[in-house]
Amino acid sequence: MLDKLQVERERGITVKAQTAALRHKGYLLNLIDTPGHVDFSAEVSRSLAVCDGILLLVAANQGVQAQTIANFWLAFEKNIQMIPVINKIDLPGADVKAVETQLKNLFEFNADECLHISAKSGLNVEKILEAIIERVPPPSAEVDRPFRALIFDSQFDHFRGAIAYILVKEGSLKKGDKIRSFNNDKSYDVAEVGVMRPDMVKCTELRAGQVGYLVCNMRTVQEAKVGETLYSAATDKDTVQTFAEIKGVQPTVYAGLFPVETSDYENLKQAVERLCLNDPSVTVTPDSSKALGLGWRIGFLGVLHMEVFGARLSQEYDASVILCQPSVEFRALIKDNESIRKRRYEGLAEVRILDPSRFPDESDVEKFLEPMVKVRMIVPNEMMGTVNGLCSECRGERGEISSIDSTRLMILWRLPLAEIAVDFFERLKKLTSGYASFDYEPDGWQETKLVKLAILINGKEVSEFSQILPAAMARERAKTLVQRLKREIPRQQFEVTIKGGSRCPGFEKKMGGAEQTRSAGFFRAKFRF
Ligand SMILES: Nc1nc2c(ncn2[C@@H]2O[C@H](COP(=O)(O)OP(=O)(O)OP(=O)(O)O)[C@@H](O)[C@H]2O)c(=O)[nH]1
Repeated sequence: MLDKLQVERERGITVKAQTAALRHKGYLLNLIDTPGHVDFSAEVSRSLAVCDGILLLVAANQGVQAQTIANFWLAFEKNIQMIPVINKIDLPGADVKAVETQLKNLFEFNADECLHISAKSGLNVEKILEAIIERVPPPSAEVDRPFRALIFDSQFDHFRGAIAYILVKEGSLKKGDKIRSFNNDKSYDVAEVGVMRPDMVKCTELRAGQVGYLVCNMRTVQEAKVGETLYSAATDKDTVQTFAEIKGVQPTVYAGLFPVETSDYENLKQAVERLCLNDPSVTVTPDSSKALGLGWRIGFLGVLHMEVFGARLSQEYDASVILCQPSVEFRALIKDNESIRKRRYEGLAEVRILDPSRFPDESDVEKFLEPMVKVRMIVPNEMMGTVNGLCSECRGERGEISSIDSTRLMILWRLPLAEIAVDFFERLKKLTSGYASFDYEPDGWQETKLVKLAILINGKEVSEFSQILPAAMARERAKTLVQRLKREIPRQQFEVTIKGGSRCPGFEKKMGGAEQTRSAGFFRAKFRF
Protein backbone atom coordinates (compact mmCIF):
# COMPACT_ATOMS: atom_id res chain seq x y z
CA MET A 1 0.00 0.00 0.00
CA LEU A 2 2.69 2.46 1.00
CA ASP A 3 5.33 1.70 -1.60
CA LYS A 4 4.12 4.17 -4.19
CA LEU A 5 7.20 4.79 -6.31
CA GLN A 6 7.67 2.77 -9.48
CA VAL A 7 11.18 1.78 -8.39
CA GLU A 8 9.79 0.45 -5.09
CA ARG A 9 7.18 -1.67 -6.81
CA GLU A 10 9.67 -3.00 -9.36
CA ARG A 11 12.26 -3.94 -6.76
CA GLY A 12 9.91 -4.85 -3.93
CA ILE A 13 11.77 -2.65 -1.45
CA THR A 14 10.91 0.55 0.36
CA VAL A 15 13.29 3.40 -0.43
CA LYS A 16 11.21 6.30 0.81
CA ALA A 17 9.51 6.80 4.17
CA GLN A 18 5.75 7.16 3.77
CA THR A 19 3.23 8.59 6.15
CA ALA A 20 -0.29 7.37 6.84
CA ALA A 21 -2.84 8.79 9.25
CA LEU A 22 -5.59 6.53 10.58
CA ARG A 23 -8.36 6.81 13.09
CA HIS A 24 -8.82 4.08 15.66
CA LYS A 25 -11.28 4.05 18.55
CA GLY A 26 -11.30 7.80 18.91
CA TYR A 27 -7.53 8.21 18.52
CA LEU A 28 -5.69 9.63 15.55
CA LEU A 29 -2.53 7.63 14.82
CA ASN A 30 0.14 8.87 12.45
CA LEU A 31 2.31 6.08 11.11
CA ILE A 32 5.54 6.40 9.14
CA ASP A 33 6.74 3.33 7.26
CA THR A 34 10.51 3.42 6.85
CA PRO A 35 12.89 1.47 4.59
CA GLY A 36 14.94 -1.41 5.96
CA HIS A 37 18.03 -1.36 3.74
CA VAL A 38 21.14 0.34 5.14
CA ASP A 39 21.42 2.63 2.06
CA PHE A 40 18.20 4.36 3.10
CA SER A 41 18.97 4.75 6.80
CA ALA A 42 18.71 8.55 6.46
CA GLU A 43 14.96 8.07 5.98
CA VAL A 44 14.85 6.27 9.33
CA SER A 45 16.79 8.91 11.26
CA ARG A 46 14.68 11.68 9.79
CA SER A 47 11.46 9.87 10.69
CA LEU A 48 12.63 9.33 14.25
CA ALA A 49 12.92 13.09 14.63
CA VAL A 50 9.12 13.36 14.56
CA CYS A 51 8.02 10.09 16.24
CA ASP A 52 6.85 9.40 19.76
CA GLY A 53 7.18 5.63 19.44
CA ILE A 54 8.40 2.92 17.13
CA LEU A 55 7.28 -0.57 16.15
CA LEU A 56 10.37 -2.76 15.95
CA LEU A 57 9.33 -5.39 13.42
CA VAL A 58 11.16 -8.70 13.26
CA ALA A 59 10.16 -11.57 10.98
CA ALA A 60 9.57 -14.82 12.92
CA ASN A 61 11.30 -16.91 10.29
CA GLN A 62 14.40 -14.72 9.94
CA GLY A 63 14.93 -13.26 13.37
CA VAL A 64 16.74 -10.06 14.26
CA GLN A 65 18.65 -8.59 11.30
CA ALA A 66 21.77 -6.46 11.44
CA GLN A 67 19.77 -3.33 10.59
CA THR A 68 17.31 -4.09 13.42
CA ILE A 69 20.19 -3.53 15.81
CA ALA A 70 21.22 -0.25 14.15
CA ASN A 71 17.65 1.02 14.22
CA PHE A 72 17.16 -0.07 17.83
CA TRP A 73 20.13 2.05 18.93
CA LEU A 74 18.96 5.05 16.91
CA ALA A 75 15.62 4.94 18.73
CA PHE A 76 17.19 4.09 22.09
CA GLU A 77 19.49 7.12 21.98
CA LYS A 78 16.48 9.32 21.36
CA ASN A 79 14.67 7.67 24.25
CA ILE A 80 11.70 6.73 22.08
CA GLN A 81 9.19 4.15 23.29
CA MET A 82 9.59 0.87 21.39
CA ILE A 83 7.09 -1.90 20.80
CA PRO A 84 8.69 -5.16 19.62
CA VAL A 85 6.51 -6.96 17.07
CA ILE A 86 7.19 -10.46 15.76
CA ASN A 87 5.64 -10.80 12.31
CA LYS A 88 5.00 -13.67 9.87
CA ILE A 89 4.02 -16.14 12.57
CA ASP A 90 1.86 -17.93 9.96
CA LEU A 91 4.94 -19.23 8.14
CA PRO A 92 5.97 -22.86 8.66
CA GLY A 93 9.54 -21.75 9.45
CA ALA A 94 8.40 -19.31 12.16
CA ASP A 95 10.27 -19.72 15.46
CA VAL A 96 8.71 -17.23 17.84
CA LYS A 97 10.56 -18.51 20.92
CA ALA A 98 13.96 -18.08 19.24
CA VAL A 99 13.12 -14.52 18.21
CA GLU A 100 11.96 -13.74 21.74
CA THR A 101 15.28 -14.99 23.05
CA GLN A 102 17.15 -12.76 20.61
CA LEU A 103 15.05 -9.74 21.57
CA LYS A 104 15.78 -10.47 25.23
CA ASN A 105 19.52 -11.07 24.77
CA LEU A 106 20.12 -8.08 22.55
CA PHE A 107 17.67 -5.47 23.77
CA GLU A 108 16.31 -6.74 27.11
CA PHE A 109 12.74 -6.95 25.87
CA ASN A 110 10.67 -9.35 27.95
CA ALA A 111 8.63 -11.99 26.15
CA ASP A 112 5.38 -10.49 27.43
CA GLU A 113 6.17 -7.16 25.75
CA CYS A 114 6.40 -8.76 22.30
CA LEU A 115 3.37 -8.94 20.04
CA HIS A 116 2.97 -11.93 17.72
CA ILE A 117 1.28 -11.12 14.45
CA SER A 118 0.73 -12.09 10.87
CA ALA A 119 0.49 -9.03 8.66
CA LYS A 120 -0.61 -11.35 5.88
CA SER A 121 -3.64 -12.91 7.57
CA GLY A 122 -4.29 -9.95 9.85
CA LEU A 123 -3.91 -12.08 13.00
CA ASN A 124 -3.38 -9.85 16.08
CA VAL A 125 -2.78 -6.74 13.99
CA GLU A 126 -5.52 -5.05 16.01
CA LYS A 127 -3.33 -5.59 19.10
CA ILE A 128 -0.64 -3.38 17.62
CA LEU A 129 -3.06 -0.47 17.50
CA GLU A 130 -4.09 -1.17 21.11
CA ALA A 131 -0.42 -1.30 22.16
CA ILE A 132 0.33 2.02 20.46
CA ILE A 133 -2.52 3.65 22.36
CA GLU A 134 -1.47 2.10 25.67
CA ARG A 135 2.31 2.33 25.51
CA VAL A 136 3.23 5.30 23.30
CA PRO A 137 2.87 8.71 24.93
CA PRO A 138 0.73 11.22 23.03
CA PRO A 139 2.73 14.00 21.35
CA SER A 140 3.37 17.09 23.41
CA ALA A 141 1.20 19.63 21.67
CA GLU A 142 -0.13 23.03 22.61
CA VAL A 143 -3.12 23.92 20.46
CA ASP A 144 -3.68 27.33 22.06
CA ARG A 145 -0.31 28.79 21.16
CA PRO A 146 0.52 30.45 17.80
CA PHE A 147 1.26 28.09 14.92
CA ARG A 148 4.72 26.45 14.80
CA ALA A 149 5.69 23.39 12.74
CA LEU A 150 8.68 21.39 11.48
CA ILE A 151 9.20 20.28 7.87
CA PHE A 152 10.33 16.66 8.14
CA ASP A 153 10.01 15.64 4.49
CA SER A 154 9.08 17.24 1.22
CA GLN A 155 8.39 16.45 -2.37
CA PHE A 156 8.13 18.20 -5.68
CA ASP A 157 4.79 17.97 -7.43
CA HIS A 158 4.74 18.77 -11.14
CA PHE A 159 1.48 20.71 -10.80
CA ARG A 160 1.62 22.27 -7.35
CA GLY A 161 5.32 22.92 -6.75
CA ALA A 162 7.07 22.02 -3.51
CA ILE A 163 4.86 20.23 -0.99
CA ALA A 164 6.05 20.17 2.62
CA TYR A 165 5.23 17.40 5.07
CA ILE A 166 4.97 18.97 8.48
CA LEU A 167 4.62 18.08 12.12
CA VAL A 168 2.49 20.72 13.81
CA LYS A 169 3.95 21.29 17.27
CA GLU A 170 1.86 24.25 18.36
CA GLY A 171 -1.32 26.00 17.24
CA SER A 172 -3.19 25.14 14.08
CA LEU A 173 -3.07 25.83 10.37
CA LYS A 174 -5.75 26.35 7.74
CA LYS A 175 -6.17 27.70 4.22
CA GLY A 176 -5.60 31.46 4.03
CA ASP A 177 -3.32 31.62 7.12
CA LYS A 178 -0.17 33.68 6.82
CA ILE A 179 3.02 31.90 7.84
CA ARG A 180 6.80 32.44 7.63
CA SER A 181 9.83 30.21 7.29
CA PHE A 182 12.61 30.72 9.82
CA ASN A 183 15.81 29.88 7.87
CA ASN A 184 14.69 31.05 4.44
CA ASP A 185 12.89 34.01 5.95
CA LYS A 186 10.02 34.07 3.47
CA SER A 187 6.30 34.56 3.97
CA TYR A 188 3.50 32.49 2.51
CA ASP A 189 -0.27 32.30 2.25
CA VAL A 190 -1.45 28.79 2.97
CA ALA A 191 -3.22 27.39 -0.12
CA GLU A 192 -4.09 23.93 1.15
CA VAL A 193 -3.53 21.62 4.10
CA GLY A 194 -4.33 17.96 4.39
CA VAL A 195 -3.43 14.55 5.75
CA MET A 196 -1.99 11.41 4.18
CA ARG A 197 -4.36 8.47 4.30
CA PRO A 198 -1.97 7.42 2.68
CA ASP A 199 -2.91 9.48 -0.40
CA MET A 200 -3.22 13.21 0.17
CA VAL A 201 -6.65 14.17 1.44
CA LYS A 202 -7.50 17.84 1.89
CA CYS A 203 -8.75 18.89 5.32
CA THR A 204 -9.91 22.17 6.79
CA GLU A 205 -7.35 22.40 9.56
CA LEU A 206 -4.18 20.78 10.92
CA ARG A 207 -3.82 21.01 14.70
CA ALA A 208 -0.90 20.64 17.08
CA GLY A 209 0.14 16.97 17.32
CA GLN A 210 -0.83 16.18 13.76
CA VAL A 211 1.33 15.46 10.78
CA GLY A 212 0.09 16.50 7.38
CA TYR A 213 1.00 18.23 4.18
CA LEU A 214 1.09 21.89 3.28
CA VAL A 215 0.86 23.61 -0.11
CA CYS A 216 1.75 27.30 -0.01
CA ASN A 217 3.31 28.22 -3.33
CA MET A 218 6.90 27.48 -2.37
CA ARG A 219 8.52 28.14 -5.72
CA THR A 220 12.00 26.79 -5.25
CA VAL A 221 12.95 23.49 -3.73
CA GLN A 222 15.27 25.16 -1.20
CA GLU A 223 12.22 26.68 0.49
CA ALA A 224 10.77 23.32 1.53
CA LYS A 225 14.02 22.01 3.04
CA VAL A 226 13.84 19.30 5.67
CA GLY A 227 14.46 20.75 9.14
CA GLU A 228 12.92 24.15 8.35
CA THR A 229 10.77 25.76 11.05
CA LEU A 230 7.49 27.37 9.99
CA TYR A 231 5.64 29.80 12.25
CA SER A 232 2.69 32.13 12.30
CA ALA A 233 3.42 35.46 10.56
CA ALA A 234 1.98 37.19 13.63
CA THR A 235 4.80 35.86 15.86
CA ASP A 236 7.91 38.00 16.40
CA LYS A 237 10.82 36.09 14.79
CA ASP A 238 13.10 36.70 17.78
CA THR A 239 10.79 34.70 20.00
CA VAL A 240 10.50 31.67 17.68
CA GLN A 241 12.01 28.48 19.01
CA THR A 242 13.51 26.46 16.16
CA PHE A 243 13.64 22.68 16.07
CA ALA A 244 16.77 20.67 16.77
CA GLU A 245 18.75 20.15 13.60
CA ILE A 246 17.97 16.93 11.74
CA LYS A 247 21.42 15.49 11.30
CA GLY A 248 22.36 14.48 7.76
CA VAL A 249 24.11 11.20 7.01
CA GLN A 250 27.53 11.35 5.31
CA PRO A 251 27.66 9.94 1.75
CA THR A 252 29.76 6.82 1.29
CA VAL A 253 30.07 6.59 -2.48
CA TYR A 254 30.42 9.26 -5.14
CA ALA A 255 29.69 9.08 -8.85
CA GLY A 256 29.68 11.50 -11.76
CA LEU A 257 26.26 12.24 -13.24
CA PHE A 258 25.91 13.71 -16.72
CA PRO A 259 23.11 14.24 -19.23
CA VAL A 260 23.19 11.88 -22.23
CA GLU A 261 22.77 14.90 -24.48
CA THR A 262 24.68 17.98 -23.34
CA SER A 263 21.75 20.13 -24.47
CA ASP A 264 19.64 18.49 -21.73
CA TYR A 265 21.80 19.99 -18.98
CA GLU A 266 19.30 22.65 -17.80
CA ASN A 267 16.38 20.21 -17.69
CA LEU A 268 18.45 17.66 -15.86
CA LYS A 269 19.63 20.29 -13.40
CA GLN A 270 16.05 21.05 -12.49
CA ALA A 271 15.19 17.35 -12.22
CA VAL A 272 18.16 16.71 -9.92
CA GLU A 273 17.19 19.63 -7.67
CA ARG A 274 13.60 18.44 -7.47
CA LEU A 275 14.48 14.86 -6.76
CA CYS A 276 16.94 15.97 -4.07
CA LEU A 277 14.07 17.65 -2.29
CA ASN A 278 12.55 14.21 -1.78
CA ASP A 279 15.93 12.59 -1.14
CA PRO A 280 17.95 15.09 0.89
CA SER A 281 20.61 12.52 1.80
CA VAL A 282 22.38 12.99 -1.54
CA THR A 283 25.06 15.66 -1.90
CA VAL A 284 25.45 17.48 -5.18
CA THR A 285 28.57 19.32 -6.42
CA PRO A 286 28.82 20.77 -9.94
CA ASP A 287 31.39 19.01 -12.08
CA SER A 288 32.52 19.26 -15.67
CA SER A 289 34.30 16.91 -17.98
CA LYS A 290 35.93 17.23 -21.37
CA ALA A 291 34.16 14.17 -22.70
CA LEU A 292 30.78 14.47 -21.04
CA GLY A 293 30.27 18.20 -20.63
CA LEU A 294 28.64 19.78 -17.58
CA GLY A 295 27.33 17.55 -14.85
CA TRP A 296 27.62 16.82 -11.14
CA ARG A 297 29.53 14.71 -8.68
CA ILE A 298 26.90 13.15 -6.48
CA GLY A 299 27.36 11.57 -3.06
CA PHE A 300 25.13 8.61 -2.20
CA LEU A 301 24.67 6.39 0.85
CA GLY A 302 25.54 3.30 -1.15
CA VAL A 303 25.40 1.75 -4.60
CA LEU A 304 21.75 0.71 -4.28
CA HIS A 305 20.93 4.29 -3.34
CA MET A 306 22.76 5.44 -6.47
CA GLU A 307 20.89 3.01 -8.70
CA VAL A 308 17.57 4.05 -7.21
CA PHE A 309 18.40 7.74 -7.71
CA GLY A 310 19.20 7.05 -11.40
CA ALA A 311 16.00 5.03 -11.84
CA ARG A 312 13.90 7.74 -10.20
CA LEU A 313 15.39 10.43 -12.46
CA SER A 314 14.33 8.47 -15.49
CA GLN A 315 10.95 7.28 -14.17
CA GLU A 316 9.75 10.40 -12.42
CA TYR A 317 11.47 13.08 -14.53
CA ASP A 318 11.94 11.33 -17.87
CA ALA A 319 15.66 12.15 -17.79
CA SER A 320 18.34 10.12 -19.56
CA VAL A 321 21.54 10.15 -17.57
CA ILE A 322 25.01 8.70 -17.48
CA LEU A 323 26.07 7.58 -14.03
CA CYS A 324 29.79 6.86 -13.90
CA GLN A 325 31.42 4.09 -11.88
CA PRO A 326 30.92 4.82 -8.17
CA SER A 327 33.93 5.31 -5.97
CA VAL A 328 34.52 6.04 -2.31
CA GLU A 329 36.35 9.14 -1.16
CA PHE A 330 40.10 8.78 -0.61
CA ARG A 331 42.44 11.30 0.95
CA ALA A 332 46.06 12.23 0.47
CA LEU A 333 48.37 13.78 3.07
CA ILE A 334 50.59 16.13 1.13
CA LYS A 335 54.30 16.27 2.03
CA ASP A 336 55.30 18.91 4.53
CA ASN A 337 56.47 21.35 1.87
CA GLU A 338 54.93 24.81 1.97
CA SER A 339 55.64 25.66 -1.64
CA ILE A 340 54.20 22.43 -3.09
CA ARG A 341 51.12 22.74 -0.91
CA LYS A 342 50.65 26.34 -1.93
CA ARG A 343 51.32 25.87 -5.62
CA ARG A 344 49.32 22.74 -6.26
CA TYR A 345 46.92 22.09 -3.42
CA GLU A 346 45.56 25.47 -2.37
CA GLY A 347 47.80 25.35 0.68
CA LEU A 348 46.13 22.23 2.04
CA ALA A 349 47.93 19.55 4.03
CA GLU A 350 45.22 16.99 3.35
CA VAL A 351 43.26 16.78 0.10
CA ARG A 352 40.11 14.86 -0.74
CA ILE A 353 40.27 12.64 -3.81
CA LEU A 354 36.85 12.32 -5.37
CA ASP A 355 37.73 12.64 -8.98
CA PRO A 356 40.32 10.68 -11.02
CA SER A 357 41.17 13.76 -13.06
CA ARG A 358 42.42 15.46 -9.91
CA PHE A 359 44.57 12.65 -8.58
CA PRO A 360 47.57 14.26 -6.87
CA ASP A 361 51.06 13.67 -8.15
CA GLU A 362 52.33 10.63 -6.23
CA SER A 363 55.68 12.27 -5.55
CA ASP A 364 53.87 15.04 -3.60
CA VAL A 365 52.09 12.60 -1.32
CA GLU A 366 53.24 11.57 2.14
CA LYS A 367 50.54 8.92 2.40
CA PHE A 368 47.13 7.98 1.06
CA LEU A 369 44.19 7.20 3.32
CA GLU A 370 41.06 5.18 2.71
CA PRO A 371 37.81 5.19 4.74
CA MET A 372 37.08 2.25 7.04
CA VAL A 373 33.76 0.92 8.28
CA LYS A 374 32.62 -1.20 11.19
CA VAL A 375 30.52 -3.98 9.74
CA ARG A 376 27.97 -5.94 11.74
CA MET A 377 26.67 -9.23 10.36
CA ILE A 378 24.19 -11.70 11.75
CA VAL A 379 24.71 -15.21 10.43
CA PRO A 380 23.77 -18.82 11.27
CA ASN A 381 26.49 -20.47 13.43
CA GLU A 382 27.62 -22.90 10.73
CA MET A 383 28.35 -20.10 8.27
CA MET A 384 30.91 -18.31 10.41
CA GLY A 385 33.87 -19.76 8.51
CA THR A 386 32.51 -18.76 5.11
CA VAL A 387 31.72 -15.23 6.22
CA ASN A 388 35.08 -14.75 7.91
CA GLY A 389 36.76 -16.01 4.73
CA LEU A 390 34.99 -13.39 2.66
CA CYS A 391 35.90 -10.63 5.10
CA SER A 392 39.59 -11.53 5.20
CA GLU A 393 39.63 -11.58 1.41
CA CYS A 394 38.33 -8.02 1.68
CA ARG A 395 41.33 -6.93 3.79
CA GLY A 396 39.31 -6.99 6.99
CA GLU A 397 40.33 -7.02 10.62
CA ARG A 398 38.22 -9.26 12.78
CA GLY A 399 36.33 -7.88 15.75
CA GLU A 400 34.11 -9.48 18.36
CA ILE A 401 31.91 -12.51 17.78
CA SER A 402 28.95 -13.12 20.06
CA SER A 403 25.95 -15.39 19.93
CA ILE A 404 22.52 -13.86 19.90
CA ASP A 405 20.80 -17.21 20.50
CA SER A 406 21.73 -20.87 20.15
CA THR A 407 21.76 -20.77 16.33
CA ARG A 408 22.98 -17.33 15.30
CA LEU A 409 26.10 -15.26 15.70
CA MET A 410 26.75 -11.56 15.52
CA ILE A 411 30.13 -10.99 13.87
CA LEU A 412 31.94 -7.65 13.77
CA TRP A 413 34.68 -6.79 11.28
CA ARG A 414 36.55 -3.62 10.40
CA LEU A 415 36.73 -3.36 6.62
CA PRO A 416 37.79 -0.81 4.02
CA LEU A 417 34.66 0.88 2.68
CA ALA A 418 35.92 0.42 -0.90
CA GLU A 419 35.67 -3.35 -0.45
CA ILE A 420 32.04 -3.35 0.58
CA ALA A 421 30.73 -0.41 -1.44
CA VAL A 422 30.02 -2.22 -4.66
CA ASP A 423 28.92 -5.84 -4.37
CA PHE A 424 29.78 -7.08 -0.88
CA PHE A 425 26.16 -7.55 0.18
CA GLU A 426 25.36 -9.59 -2.95
CA ARG A 427 28.41 -11.78 -2.37
CA LEU A 428 27.52 -12.26 1.29
CA LYS A 429 23.93 -13.19 0.46
CA LYS A 430 25.07 -15.64 -2.20
CA LEU A 431 27.58 -17.33 0.09
CA THR A 432 25.06 -17.70 2.89
CA SER A 433 22.01 -18.50 0.72
CA GLY A 434 20.38 -15.29 1.85
CA TYR A 435 20.69 -16.02 5.59
CA ALA A 436 23.15 -13.28 6.50
CA SER A 437 22.20 -9.69 7.14
CA PHE A 438 24.59 -6.80 7.24
CA ASP A 439 24.91 -3.22 8.37
CA TYR A 440 27.79 -0.79 8.74
CA GLU A 441 28.89 2.54 10.12
CA PRO A 442 31.94 4.75 9.43
CA ASP A 443 35.04 3.91 11.47
CA GLY A 444 37.85 6.32 10.63
CA TRP A 445 40.64 6.22 8.04
CA GLN A 446 43.56 3.92 7.36
CA GLU A 447 46.77 4.26 5.39
CA THR A 448 46.60 2.59 2.00
CA LYS A 449 48.27 2.30 -1.39
CA LEU A 450 46.23 3.75 -4.22
CA VAL A 451 46.26 3.05 -7.90
CA LYS A 452 44.75 4.95 -10.74
CA LEU A 453 43.44 2.73 -13.49
CA ALA A 454 43.45 5.04 -16.46
CA ILE A 455 41.05 4.36 -19.30
CA LEU A 456 42.24 5.65 -22.63
CA ILE A 457 39.97 5.81 -25.60
CA ASN A 458 41.76 6.24 -28.91
CA GLY A 459 44.86 7.10 -26.96
CA LYS A 460 43.30 9.84 -24.82
CA GLU A 461 42.46 9.40 -21.19
CA VAL A 462 38.76 9.78 -20.41
CA SER A 463 39.06 10.61 -16.77
CA GLU A 464 35.37 10.05 -15.94
CA PHE A 465 35.87 6.40 -16.79
CA SER A 466 39.19 6.11 -15.03
CA GLN A 467 39.13 4.78 -11.51
CA ILE A 468 41.05 5.27 -8.33
CA LEU A 469 41.15 2.31 -6.04
CA PRO A 470 43.31 0.56 -3.46
CA ALA A 471 46.19 -1.30 -5.12
CA ALA A 472 44.94 -4.55 -3.57
CA MET A 473 41.76 -4.31 -5.62
CA ALA A 474 43.21 -3.00 -8.86
CA ARG A 475 44.07 -6.17 -10.72
CA GLU A 476 40.65 -7.79 -10.15
CA ARG A 477 38.86 -4.61 -11.12
CA ALA A 478 40.97 -4.20 -14.24
CA LYS A 479 40.10 -7.73 -15.33
CA THR A 480 36.39 -7.09 -14.88
CA LEU A 481 36.70 -3.86 -16.80
CA VAL A 482 38.41 -5.61 -19.68
CA GLN A 483 35.57 -8.12 -19.92
CA ARG A 484 32.99 -5.43 -19.75
CA LEU A 485 34.61 -3.22 -22.34
CA LYS A 486 34.96 -6.20 -24.66
CA ARG A 487 31.22 -6.65 -24.52
CA GLU A 488 30.27 -3.02 -24.80
CA ILE A 489 32.61 -1.39 -27.24
CA PRO A 490 32.41 -1.77 -31.00
CA ARG A 491 36.07 -2.51 -31.67
CA GLN A 492 36.25 -1.20 -35.16
CA GLN A 493 35.52 2.29 -33.84
CA PHE A 494 37.40 2.66 -30.60
CA GLU A 495 40.64 1.60 -29.18
CA VAL A 496 40.46 1.24 -25.44
CA THR A 497 43.46 1.00 -23.18
CA ILE A 498 43.39 0.31 -19.47
CA LYS A 499 46.59 1.35 -17.77
CA GLY A 500 47.65 0.64 -14.24
CA GLY A 501 49.80 3.28 -12.54
CA SER A 502 53.24 2.69 -11.09
CA ARG A 503 51.77 0.58 -8.31
CA CYS A 504 50.03 -1.80 -10.67
CA PRO A 505 53.03 -2.22 -12.96
CA GLY A 506 52.73 -3.81 -16.31
CA PHE A 507 49.02 -3.75 -16.46
CA GLU A 508 48.15 -2.45 -19.85
CA LYS A 509 45.48 -3.91 -22.06
CA LYS A 510 44.54 -2.67 -25.48
CA MET A 511 41.39 -3.58 -27.29
CA GLY A 512 39.88 -2.70 -30.64
CA GLY A 513 41.17 -0.82 -33.64
CA ALA A 514 42.20 2.79 -33.77
CA GLU A 515 39.86 4.20 -36.32
CA GLN A 516 39.03 7.80 -35.51
CA THR A 517 35.29 7.86 -36.04
CA ARG A 518 34.61 9.28 -32.64
CA SER A 519 31.05 10.15 -31.88
CA ALA A 520 30.56 11.88 -28.58
CA GLY A 521 26.88 11.02 -28.45
CA PHE A 522 27.66 7.38 -28.85
CA PHE A 523 30.19 7.49 -26.04
CA ARG A 524 27.66 8.98 -23.74
CA ALA A 525 24.97 6.49 -24.49
CA LYS A 526 27.24 3.50 -24.39
CA PHE A 527 29.44 4.01 -21.37
CA ARG A 528 27.15 3.49 -18.47
CA PHE A 529 29.56 1.83 -16.12
N1 LIG B 1 3.68 -15.21 5.14
C1 LIG B 1 3.76 -13.93 5.46
N2 LIG B 1 4.35 -13.08 4.61
C2 LIG B 1 4.43 -11.77 4.96
C3 LIG B 1 3.88 -11.29 6.17
N3 LIG B 1 4.13 -9.96 6.24
C4 LIG B 1 4.79 -9.62 5.10
N4 LIG B 1 4.97 -10.70 4.32
C5 LIG B 1 5.64 -10.77 3.02
O1 LIG B 1 7.00 -10.39 3.17
C6 LIG B 1 7.48 -9.69 2.03
C7 LIG B 1 8.14 -8.37 2.44
O2 LIG B 1 7.14 -7.49 2.88
P1 LIG B 1 7.37 -5.92 2.96
O3 LIG B 1 6.21 -5.37 3.67
O4 LIG B 1 7.72 -5.39 1.63
O5 LIG B 1 8.67 -5.90 3.86
P2 LIG B 1 9.45 -4.68 4.48
O6 LIG B 1 10.10 -5.15 5.71
O7 LIG B 1 8.57 -3.48 4.54
O8 LIG B 1 10.62 -4.45 3.44
P3 LIG B 1 11.13 -3.06 2.85
O9 LIG B 1 9.98 -2.63 1.98
O10 LIG B 1 12.35 -3.32 2.04
O11 LIG B 1 11.36 -2.14 3.99
C8 LIG B 1 6.26 -9.53 1.12
O12 LIG B 1 6.33 -10.54 0.14
C9 LIG B 1 5.08 -9.77 2.04
O13 LIG B 1 3.98 -10.32 1.37
C10 LIG B 1 3.25 -12.24 7.05
O14 LIG B 1 2.76 -11.94 8.12
N5 LIG B 1 3.22 -13.54 6.63
